[in-house]
Amino acid sequence: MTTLSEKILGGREGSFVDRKVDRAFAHDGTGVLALDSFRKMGGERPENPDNISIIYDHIVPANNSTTADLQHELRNFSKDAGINFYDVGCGICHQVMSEGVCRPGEIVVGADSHTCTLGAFGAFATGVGATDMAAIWETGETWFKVPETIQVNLEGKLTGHTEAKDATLEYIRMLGMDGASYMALEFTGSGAESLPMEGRLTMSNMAIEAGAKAGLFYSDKVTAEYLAHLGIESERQAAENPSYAKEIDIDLENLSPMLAVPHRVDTGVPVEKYAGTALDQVFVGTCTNGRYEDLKRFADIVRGRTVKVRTVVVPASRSVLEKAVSTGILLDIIQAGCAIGTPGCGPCLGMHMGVLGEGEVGLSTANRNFKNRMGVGAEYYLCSPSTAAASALAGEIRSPEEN
Ligand SMILES: CC(C)[C@H](C(=O)O)[C@@H](O)C(=O)O
Ligand code: SF4
Repeated sequence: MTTLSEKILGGREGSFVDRKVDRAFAHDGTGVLALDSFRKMGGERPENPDNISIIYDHIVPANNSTTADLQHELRNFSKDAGINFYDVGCGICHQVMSEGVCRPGEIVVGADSHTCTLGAFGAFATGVGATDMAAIWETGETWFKVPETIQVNLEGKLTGHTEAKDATLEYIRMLGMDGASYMALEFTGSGAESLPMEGRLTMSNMAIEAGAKAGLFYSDKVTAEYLAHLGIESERQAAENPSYAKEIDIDLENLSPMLAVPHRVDTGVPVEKYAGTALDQVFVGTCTNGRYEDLKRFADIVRGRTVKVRTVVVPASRSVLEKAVSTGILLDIIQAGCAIGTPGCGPCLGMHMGVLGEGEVGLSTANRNFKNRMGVGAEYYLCSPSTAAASALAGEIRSPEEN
């Protein structure tokens, strides 16, 4: 009667446990705040620098002198402290961690809310604040309240142009944006097993959008094969008769491409409902959908054609970019008329590189469409890379099934 979170955290749900963390990471935004807190606590050198990473992704390359100065200071600290440091261009923290750093069964904390992404490996991965991160640098450990778990049971297989993102928007619609507050999600069933790692990463990534602390898949054959490619051996995890607080079921076979409409993530509707909505910008990327397979699905639709609306494509990491170059899909994307950004968060947070103007309408493969996030007075719809591609070609929202 043990959920995966109980097993990894080593305590019954509802209990409080102190645990050493296996991996801790922060980025150029929260790392600066964590460093400030660390110094205020009197910290000098982190307890276990080998387990700590700083990954520059949010505003890269730096957009002005203030950002540059802060990045300069944190870069120097990281190097002096012997922390694993990933500079401008390496990619989004969650993606970098998924490319051979994080392993099944680990306890992972990140100073970013989408740290739940790494639950795709069967790790307990959760976001913490910058002050908590500073204390973790100092002591190498932290406390957790072991969460209750909601089972998200997936059956069947995705068909046509329907993707893991569509299933993600569906489970968030079903749970609501605070439906899983302080709980964990476990993705189970034949549908979960059928998903490749990239799809699992997309589904775990957005667990926080339903308020969940973590979103876990059991590590299985798919996980083992993915990690074996990176030279990592991994253990399989088996369900131990877990008892769930709630269960929801999704039949992947009957899903169709989905959109979340402004300004909430839990507003999932079939794309057709908003077909024809004129767009000012399409954005493909982020820790949700900036992986190679996402770019590939986008390229497969736009190849040999021209987008009708400005379209920004940002690979989630350097290895994604490298693969997109070596397989030729990046050329297809460029020749279709898209702009390419440095691997990182890109316009996701509305800080640089593709902010929308007032009254403009955007379509994005990101995970959040909150009011004013990606441009003051702008509207954002969320979708999958295939929907982004069909819509970019049409200049308006369009289902990839109609392309
Ligand atoms: C800037 C950072 C703290 C933030 C987060 O934690 O999620 C960002 O990555 C986001 O997506 O809104
Ligand atoms: S890509 Fe977007 S959601 Fe992901 S970490 Fe960066 S800003 Fe946050």
